[in-house]
Amino acid sequence: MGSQQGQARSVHVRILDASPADATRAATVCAKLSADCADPVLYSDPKACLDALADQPTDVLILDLETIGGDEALARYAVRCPRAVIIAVSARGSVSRAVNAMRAGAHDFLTKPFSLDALGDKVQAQLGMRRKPRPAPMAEGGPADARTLQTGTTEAFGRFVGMSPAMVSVYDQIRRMAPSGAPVFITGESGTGKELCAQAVHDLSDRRGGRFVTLNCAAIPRDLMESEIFGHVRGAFTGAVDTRAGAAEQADGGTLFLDEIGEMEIALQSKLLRFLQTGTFQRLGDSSDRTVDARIICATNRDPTAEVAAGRFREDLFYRLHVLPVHLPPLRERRDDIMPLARAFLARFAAQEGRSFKGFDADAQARLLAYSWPGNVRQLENTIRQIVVMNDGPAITLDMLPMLIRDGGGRARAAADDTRDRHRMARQSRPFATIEPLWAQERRIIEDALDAFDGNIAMAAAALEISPSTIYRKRQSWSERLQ
Ligand SMILES: Nc1ncnc2c1ncn2[C@@H]1O[C@H](COP(=O)(O)OP(=O)(O)OP(=O)(O)O)[C@@H](O)[C@H]1O
Repeated sequence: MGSQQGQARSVHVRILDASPADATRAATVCAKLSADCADPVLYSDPKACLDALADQPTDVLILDLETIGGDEALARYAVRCPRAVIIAVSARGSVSRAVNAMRAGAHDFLTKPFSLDALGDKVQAQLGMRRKPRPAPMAEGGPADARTLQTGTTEAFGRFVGMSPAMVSVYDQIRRMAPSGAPVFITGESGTGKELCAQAVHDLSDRRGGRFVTLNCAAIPRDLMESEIFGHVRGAFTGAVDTRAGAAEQADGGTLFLDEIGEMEIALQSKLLRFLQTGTFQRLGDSSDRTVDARIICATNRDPTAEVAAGRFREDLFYRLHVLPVHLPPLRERRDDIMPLARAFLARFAAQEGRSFKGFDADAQARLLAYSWPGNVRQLENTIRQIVVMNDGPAITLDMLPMLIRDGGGRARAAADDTRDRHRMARQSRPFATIEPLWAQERRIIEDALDAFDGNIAMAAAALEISPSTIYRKRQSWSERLQ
């Protein structure tokens, strides 16, 4: 069909449509392609098509949305052929359907019955535009995002914003890791997007129909951690008033994301290891083994090899988990991403808060670019939100920036030095008995920082130059001390 001599390479076309008549109509369009076109392969069975996409070349994929089970299912196909032109067709065409299909990874959309010319023109146009691979599709809270399509000016990958070389490499790794069932080990400073990364791996995997269950090992008191992961039976401990499934069971068929895994205590690490080795576990207080099929993704903002060397993390567990490692670089090492992120947050929060902000003036932009962002993307996100709530546009100006950022941290440091000097002076005249214990001083300092950032732990941690998990841990130790 439509073969033309002298073309460099065949164009591989696959068409999935439960209606043989419609599939054949779509196939005839290939005759119109100017490129050499291998005979299109027609499928009526979604599984056969998915299998072929996994290991055979595909340049054009025409998918009938009714056959694949709706626009949400489209991402599973898009993931398997990230370089193919995908045209979604549907007898139930509507604007929202078209938008959803594009979000899920389609390049274009046609309502049935379509004219052969219309389909031919769309395929032709898309093939012409396809000069370089586009990132795999994902969406806000789900698969695929229209912003990642073939515009050539993309600044985003799914819910991620930023196309710095370091992040493009991360997106590539996510795309490759997603279809595997192996554990993913995410490292990176607080606020660099580790949870976003875990969610992206889940969304692009075959497990996306299952649940994505997150457990933050730093935020849960240590004595409750085991029951949070593995569940408990009624009466297993004081307060266990009923039987409850844990996160592992909830993630059956899906993904279990263990955030801040470095905070898990050694005894529980052994139980997690057993679970990884055998797929079985017991609810707390129960003696029967249970089996689940959950993919494990974990994240830490610590250096895992240093934790192993220090004996705080079991080496055998580390090697079980550290199968597919991915590192998220801090924002200060990918400054190209700062303004695209800032603009994306500004657009989102201005719309949410009903403000007329349109952009940043040159001075504000220069400061944002120069600042070191110790709290990474989360700190940038919270900063823009705070500015939008407290001011109005059209432009974010230098005076709207928090002092910490306006002065590059210099004046804030000077204020800290000044406080320290004043304390030193006061100390000389204080009797011994009035000296505040270290833990109480620490508590005051941390609570002051939390107040300054409206209780936002990540921002307070960034300003104090400690990790958020330190704040969680300290809080737990204060409450134990005061009990
Ligand atoms: N590249 C990005 N594009 C858009 N938003 C991002 C990006 N990276 C992070 N964010 C946003 O920043 C915030 C922090 O991200 P996330 O929770 O994934 O970080 P984290 O590394 O898991 O942090 P922590 O270690 O403190 O748990 C979230 O609101 C997330 O949506």
